[in-house]
Amino acid sequence: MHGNDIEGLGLKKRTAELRVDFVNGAVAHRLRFGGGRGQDLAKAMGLRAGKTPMIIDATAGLGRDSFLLASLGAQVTLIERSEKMHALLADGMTRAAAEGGDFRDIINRMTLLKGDAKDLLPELSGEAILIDPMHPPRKNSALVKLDLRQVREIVGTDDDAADLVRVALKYARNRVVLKWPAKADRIEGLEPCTHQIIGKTTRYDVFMTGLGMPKDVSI
Ligand SMILES: C[S@@+](CC[C@H](N)C(=O)[O-])C[C@H]1O[C@@H](n2cnc3c(N)ncnc32)[C@H](O)[C@@H]1O
Repeated sequence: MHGNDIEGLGLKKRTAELRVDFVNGAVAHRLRFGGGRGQDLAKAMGLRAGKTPMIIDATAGLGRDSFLLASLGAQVTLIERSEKMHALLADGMTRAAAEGGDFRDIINRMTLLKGDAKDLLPELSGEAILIDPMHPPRKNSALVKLDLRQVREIVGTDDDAADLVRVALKYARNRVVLKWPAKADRIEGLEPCTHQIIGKTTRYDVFMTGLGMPKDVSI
C-alpha cells in the first residue's frame, strides 16, 4: 500500500535505495569510533560500568540506536509498526548476522517485533524504554539527512508520540527516554521529565519511573 503511494508520487527510486546497513557506512563507523558508554544515548538509557539494562526500543526505525546499544552489551527488543520499515530492518539484521564475528554477536542481542508499541509494551517487561518518534519537520529540510527523509516518506509523522510515552511510563521498570531535537518544544501534554541530556542537535528527556516490577505483576 505504502509502496504504491510512493510510486504514485514518483518516489520509487529513492525509496528503493533505502536499506538498513549495519556493516558499512555511518553505523559501522560509530561502532568503531563511538564513545562507548560515555555517549549521550548510552548514558540516557542507564548503561554504566557494571550496569546493562534490558532495553526496549519502541520506535525501531532503521535500528541504529538499537544496534549501538546492543554493541555496548545490552539486550534490546525492537518494535516497529511499519510493515516496510520492519522488512528493511529484518533484512539488515540478517545480512549483518551473516557477516559473523562481532556483527553476529550484536545482532544476537537484538530481537525484532512487528506491531504498535502501545499494544506490545504491556506484554513486555522493559527496564528502560527508548522512544524516538519521527521529529517535527525542520524549517530547513535540506538539513535533514536523506535516509531520514526517506523514512518519513514511508511512515509519515508519529502523531501519537505522547500516547506512546504515556503507555511506556506505565510499564517501564526504571526509565523512559524520549529522543527529541535539542531545541524543539516539549511534546504537548506530557509531564515534565526527570532530567535531560542535551547534545548539539539531539536531546534525551529522561523520565525515571522507579517501578521496579511491571505494574500488572502482583507479589
Ligand atoms: C525516527 S524513526 C526511529 C529511528 C531509530 N531510532 C533509529 O535509530 O534508526 C521512528 C520509527 O518509529 C516507528 N514508530 C513510531 N511510533 C511507533 C509505535 N507506536 N509502535 C511501533 N513503531 C513506531 C516509525 O514507524 C518509525 O519507523
